[in-house]
Amino acid sequence: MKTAIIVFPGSNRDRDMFHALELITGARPQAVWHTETSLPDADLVIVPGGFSYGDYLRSGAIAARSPILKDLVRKADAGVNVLGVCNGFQILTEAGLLPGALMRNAGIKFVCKEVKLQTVNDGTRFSSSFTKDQVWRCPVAHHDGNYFAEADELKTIEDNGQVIFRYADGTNPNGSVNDIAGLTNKAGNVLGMMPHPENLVEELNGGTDGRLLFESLVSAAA
Ligand SMILES: NC(=O)CC[C@H](N)C(=O)O
Repeated sequence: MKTAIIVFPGSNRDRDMFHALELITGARPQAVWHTETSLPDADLVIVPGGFSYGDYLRSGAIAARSPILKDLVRKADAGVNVLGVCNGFQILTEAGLLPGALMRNAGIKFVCKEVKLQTVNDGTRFSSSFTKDQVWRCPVAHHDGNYFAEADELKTIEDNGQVIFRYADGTNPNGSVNDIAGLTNKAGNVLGMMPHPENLVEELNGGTDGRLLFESLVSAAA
């Protein structure tokens, strides 16, 4: 599987993504600096976590207007798989590739801890290696993770089965509506999620629960 990772000033989970992808796919992803205007040919483009542009204005707002985003939107519209994690999720909503918005955590504070996720839709290219309703562990680290969508938009998202991961067992760390932790666009090729599956891919770091997401994408590309 060929992968590319977009890097912004202030990205910090890009290194974790390079490591996870290399471990799981056996191939080093291609790095793409935010000022570039075209993405390489890839099965999966990743928008990683971090603090792009220092989270100024709103988390992800400035990165969503950087030069590489035009080609990311073009590629996403053409059906290329796109994964945004944490700040990447914020960037994808700011760019209009995903519905809704990520607001300040309900508790105002930055949260850095492990949560439980439930895979509520296992019928997607991002989740086919999970079993339906599987509960798994995943770390979170953010201050703007409170997912919100207006009632009519939320209904559409839910009716379409776009919610893939929900916070489970009362572990919603940020007040996200309907416990939404990760969702796709309507076409199903763009996924955004606040938790960090790339940080739980080997026993050395405490577990491998996050691998299933990347393994789903490897199966989809085969
Ligand atoms: N880990 C991250 O990607 C953090 C995202 C963003 N800077 C926030 O704190 O909400």
